[in-house]
Order: sequence, then C-alpha cells, then structure tokens
Amino acid sequence: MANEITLPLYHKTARKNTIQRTLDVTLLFLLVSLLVYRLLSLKNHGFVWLLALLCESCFTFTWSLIVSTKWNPVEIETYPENLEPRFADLPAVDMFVTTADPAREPPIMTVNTVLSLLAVDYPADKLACYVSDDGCSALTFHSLVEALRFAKVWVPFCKKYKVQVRAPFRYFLEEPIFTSSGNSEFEQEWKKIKAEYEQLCLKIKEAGRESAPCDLTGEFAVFTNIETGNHPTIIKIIGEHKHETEKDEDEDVPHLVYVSREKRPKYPHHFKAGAMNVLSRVSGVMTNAPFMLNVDCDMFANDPQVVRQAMCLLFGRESETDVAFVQYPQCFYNGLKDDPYGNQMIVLTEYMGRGLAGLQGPAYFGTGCFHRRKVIYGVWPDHLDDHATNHTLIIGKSGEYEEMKKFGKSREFLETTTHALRGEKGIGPKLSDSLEAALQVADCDYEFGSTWGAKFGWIYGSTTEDLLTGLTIQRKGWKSTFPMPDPPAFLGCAPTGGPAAMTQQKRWSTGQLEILFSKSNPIFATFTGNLQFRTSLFYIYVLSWGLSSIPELCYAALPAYCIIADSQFLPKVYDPAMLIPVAIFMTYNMLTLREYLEVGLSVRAWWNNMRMGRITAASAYLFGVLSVVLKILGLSETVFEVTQKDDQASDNEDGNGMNGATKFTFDESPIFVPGTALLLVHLTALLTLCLRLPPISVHDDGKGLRVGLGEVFCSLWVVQCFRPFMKGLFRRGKYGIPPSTIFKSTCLVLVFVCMGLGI
Ligand SMILES: O=c1ccn([C@@H]2O[C@H](COP(=O)(O)OP(=O)(O)O[C@H]3O[C@H](CO)[C@@H](O)[C@H](O)[C@H]3O)[C@@H](O)[C@H]2O)c(=O)[nH]1
Ligand SMILES: [Mn+2]
Repeated sequence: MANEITLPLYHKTARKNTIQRTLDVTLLFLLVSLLVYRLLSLKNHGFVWLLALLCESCFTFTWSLIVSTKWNPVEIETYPENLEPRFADLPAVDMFVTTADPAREPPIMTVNTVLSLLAVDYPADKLACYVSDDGCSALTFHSLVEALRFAKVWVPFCKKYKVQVRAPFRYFLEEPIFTSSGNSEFEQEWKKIKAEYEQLCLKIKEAGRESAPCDLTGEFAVFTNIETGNHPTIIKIIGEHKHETEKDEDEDVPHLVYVSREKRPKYPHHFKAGAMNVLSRVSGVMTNAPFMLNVDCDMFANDPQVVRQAMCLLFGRESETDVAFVQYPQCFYNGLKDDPYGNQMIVLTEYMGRGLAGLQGPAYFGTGCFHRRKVIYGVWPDHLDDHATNHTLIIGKSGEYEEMKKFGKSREFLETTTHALRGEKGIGPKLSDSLEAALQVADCDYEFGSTWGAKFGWIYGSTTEDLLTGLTIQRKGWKSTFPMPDPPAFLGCAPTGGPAAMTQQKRWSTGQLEILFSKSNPIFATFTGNLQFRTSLFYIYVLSWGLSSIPELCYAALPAYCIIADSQFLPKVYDPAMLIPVAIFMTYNMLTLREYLEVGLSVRAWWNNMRMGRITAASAYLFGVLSVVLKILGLSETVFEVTQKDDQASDNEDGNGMNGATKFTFDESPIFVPGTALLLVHLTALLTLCLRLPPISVHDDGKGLRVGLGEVFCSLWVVQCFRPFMKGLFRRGKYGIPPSTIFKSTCLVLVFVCMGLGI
C-alpha cells in the first residue's frame, strides 16, 4: 500500500506561454512608441492630438495591468480519490444558496441548484444546505418543500447510478442509451424518476400561477399577508438529516434549511452581502461547519466530486492553511452560440484567471466559492495557529467577552464562534435545538454595535460585495486558488438580451468603482496591508472597468469629430509614423483573436466580444460612473438590481430557449442613449464626408489626401462595432431602439456637430 501521507491531493504546474508573452510585450512596446511619438509631435498639433494622447495613455496603462496579470499562468489539478485514504473523517461543509426574487429567479431554478448540492458525492451527514430567500416568498418555500420530497428519490438514484450531472433539468435533457433488453432496472427507475421530476415542475409551475402557492396554513401560515420588505425572520428546517437512520438509503439526504431574514423599511439590509452574513450566523449556530460553499440560485453543481475537489485544496497539510478560499470559474449552461452578448467570460477566465492563480490567487467572484469559516470571521493567516490551539477567546472572561462583542450579542453564536475559531464544531446533535438562536441572529438589528460587514463577514458598501470581501481577505495576506476543472464544477445562467446584460454590467462597474474610491482600495491594501503588488494591479484593472468608459467614448468619438471638423488625430497616410497605429491595430486584433482560437472559440465569438466590449463601455460602464458620482455627491444610493434569469422550464419547451436571443434587444432605459448617439454621430460624419465630394483631392503640395483615411477607417470600424444598434434603428418592438431614445440621442448629436463645426 502506498504511503498514505505522501498521496498528493493536488498539483500546481506553470504553463508555458512564450508566444503570448511575446505578443503581449510587442503590443506594449508599440503602444509606448505611439505615446512617445505623440509627445514629441504634440506642439505641432492641437487639442485633438492631446485628447488622443490622453486616451492612449489610459489604454497603455490598462494593457500593462493585463500583461502583468496574464504573465504567469498555472494549471491546478486535484486528486479527490486520495482524500479519503488520507483522512478518514472528512470535514463538514455548509452550502449556501441565495435567491431574492421569485419573478426574476424562477423557483425551479433554485430547486435545481439545491438538488444538485444535496446530491453531491460527499457524506450526507457532513453537509447542510441553507437557502436564503430575500424575496420572502411562500412560492420559493413551497418549491423547496416539494424539492426535498423529490430529493429523497433523486439523491439515492444519483448515487446508485453514479449520475454525472445532478441538476435534474440538465440530466433529463437527454435520454441515456438503455441496454437492449429494454426493461432494465435502470431504465425503469430512470423513467419513474423522470416522471416524478416532471410532476415536481408542474406543481411548481401551477403554484406560481396562483396568488398563493398553497393553503397558507400550518407551516405556511407565517407567509400570510407578508410584505417583501417588511417582515419578521422566517427559518424553516425543511429536512433534517437523521443520524439514526443513516443506514437507510432513502433518508440519506443532507439538512435543508430555509432562511428569510428579517427586513424592516428603515433598516439597511445590504443586499446579497447582508444575506450571506445572516447565513454565516444561522449556519454557525446550527451546524458550524469549518467550510462554506456559496452559490447563486442559478449555479448548480455540475460535477458531483466538487466538494471533494475543493477539500483537496483547502483541507489537509499544514502548508495549505494559507489558502483562504477556493474559487471556481463562472461558467454558463445557457451560453448562446458565439457569445453574442460578450458575457461568457471564457477568455477572461482562461488567461486572467490562470494568471491570477499564479500570483496571490483569484479574487472572490461571488459564486462557486468555498470559504474557510475562520477567514470569514476575520482571522489573519499568521494568527491561525493561535486560534487553533491556545486562543483565549473563551466566553466568560470579561476582557475577552468585550472582544467577542464584535460578533454581536447572541451568546449561542459567540459560543459556536469560539469553537469555530478553535477548529471544533461544538454544536448539539439536533438542528431544531438551535432554532431560537438562529432566529435571533437573523434579526435586522443584530449587527448593530458589531463589526459585521465592516471588518469581517461579507463586507458592505459595494454592489460587488464579492470583490470587496475577497479584497479584504487578500489584504490580510491570505492566498486563494482557482482550479479550472473540465467538466466545469458549477454552471450558471448568463443574462441574455441587451437590457439584462447591460444592467448587470452597470451594477458591476458601479460596485467596482465604489471599492476603488473607498478606503478599502487595492492601492492602500498594498501599502498598508499584505496585498501583493501584482495582485493589486489586477484589482486596479478590474475596479476601473467603469472609468475606462471615458477614454473609450472619447476615443470612439474622435474619428467622427475629426471628419466633421476636418482635422486629424492620426498621422497622415503617407507619414511613416502611421505604421505605429496600424501595427497596434493589427497586433491587438491578432493577439486577441489568437486567444479565442486557442481555447476553441470561433472568430465570430472573438468579434462579438470585441464589439460588446465597445458597446458595454459606451453604455453600462458610463452609467456605472454616473451612479457612483451621484452616490459621492450624496444624491442617490446605489442598489443591487437582481439579474433576470431565463426560465429553464420554458427553455426546455422550445428546445433551445434561444428564440431570437441572438438579436440584440433594447428597452426604454437611458443606458442605450450614449451608444445610439455615438452611432448617429458617425453616420452623420460619414454622410458629411459623402456630401463634401469629391472627398479625395490632391493637396497643394501634391502629396496628400484631403481626407484622413485613418479617420474614415476608424469611423467605419466604430459603425461596425455598433451594428446591433444600427439594426436597432430600423427594427421595432424589443428589437428596436425606442423612438424616445433616438430623439435624445439626436439632440446629443446636434450638440456634437455644432462643437465640431465650431458653432
Ligand atoms: O438583495 C439581494 C440581491 C441579490 N441576491 C442574490 O445575489 C445573487 C447574485 O445576483 P444576480 O442578480 O444573479 O447577480 P449577478 O451579476 O449575476 O451575480 C454576480 O455578481 C454579483 C456581484 O455583483 C455576485 O454577488 C454574484 O455572486 C455573481 O454571480 C443571486 O443569487 C441573488 O439572489 C440576494 O440574495 N439579495
Ligand atoms: Mn447571476
């Protein structure tokens, strides 16, 4: 027998990327050359030249951040099969699912996520699943109660037949190949369970149609006349794993708990971050597992080995204690062909993600992440041992009790926290015994006087609470890790449609800027904390997505301005200096295209991402900047608008759920005004050009063309990028840009043209 201590749990290898590095550096060199050229020739040119220089400086800076992040990619492999030979007793894991709105997040979706978690390949008595419902919806609760009933057949079935994908809506998409006899046990069971799942879907669908999903009596009575933003805490133990019947396969399902925290109109609830903190505390008093997994309601576990994989990276050898969290990439099951909305983030994950894994580790991306409970409770990596062995945080000694007050005033919670910090469980055998304590820690005023959300837990103050929380953890010097298994560990749902995609990007850029302009920003974290320099560069990159909209928009408007004002922002065509921008254009496109092709994506996917990058910057990011400016001026608060998720059930009905989804959709939102205006400006410029025919006339010196060909080319390129908007001008309904948006945009165009003509 192999020496069990030496069996590896994971392996991390550096990946070769010579070609990529060469291309990246070449581009950086070209960009710097362009800046030098502009600087040297600045005095011969006017404002336009200076503006171009400023924009290009921003792009060069951003590019250098990207190059630094991508420089050292790694690959991480885990060996879950070695976990049990090495550790007979696997650690417990609490699994959190958040949902907020049964209309935007169909309960059947949450149910599938929960089922996939309940069925993972891990001892059921070590798992507990907590669902936080910020919508306080009887429908969601009802759906979960039904789901547990189904789980009692689904989980044993998955384990018996080693089902690979344990979210039923995915599993039942295809019929397996049954053995020829046609009546095998598997076939019969498969059909029976499929019928039961269909029954479950039907029940949930019908319940959703009624004003109340069922009679609001018994367990459901608390939901009578409930108001979403004004109600007491509701915690329901939907299913308790029974130890006595451990041998009985039918009952081998983990705990399932429903949590809807108290909400009152005047109390801030801090959106998802608040929900996660409540889940941390409720699970603290109920199960107190040393590790916690968190997923959004649309992110099901796609690989039943996922908990074991994560434990390979988190649990075990001492040298691993510095890994604070294991973040899995966000991958999507509803990915439309060729990524028309440019939000599948495959290339971003592949290059930036792998690169980050080679540094201090990835940021926390909000879902598909396993956290160490101690880290969430604010422990520093160098204090880990104090807490584990001889920490004196024992309740009862006065001074220390003071220190513990930062966790809030529940005695039960403080007790379990002490245990958690010491690496013990310290909770009673029955969930129901802790119900009262759980209700107390979910109160909306529980956090008053504590430092929840400020020093530890999920940190408040940004609509991208994930980045802020991760940054706070990494600031302490913690590392994290980013395995990218195939098949993906989790699969979620990417927003489809212009409005949903833009709303999400706007929220992200808002949240990112909130962090950048706060005292938690990565620059301070490097100088006053332990955030590594290059990890900090990554954070600066990601947190300034919103800001990038300003140089992007200016630069995109420059060609049109130049054509209208008859000036030039690029060197003349016959000027040898023109080679620099041409080389930049070619290298950039070649390099990015290569990245897409390398990971098996199409040219179309590359192009869609390129153009969505421009569209997003001109719309969502700009609005992100606006909402942060309004917040800083104290004029409005930022809010977390939940992303609309497509209904899986209806997806299945029409086979692919992609009815016209590749056509860009619009709504009345002002978010589409800047993009429309930009397009109209370019069309106006190109039209002016045609009216000024013949555009190509020989200059006095006989050498040049009157029109800057560079500018015309750029203008055509911008129009090409905004083609979805161009089509939107001529379409109607949700595929068309609303007349009011066109009107507002036209006003902006008039202002712009007047500026260009110097009126
Ligand atoms: O008041 C709220 C608002 C949201 N959520 C939940 O937060 C999750 C993420 O919301 P979603 O609308 O899906 O946002 P996305 O932009 O798709 O989410 C990404 O970005 C968020 C930060 O902006 C992270 O929190 C997420 O984990 C990450 O997947 C969902 O499960 C919601 O139910 C709550 O629990 N309470
Ligand atoms: Mn989401």
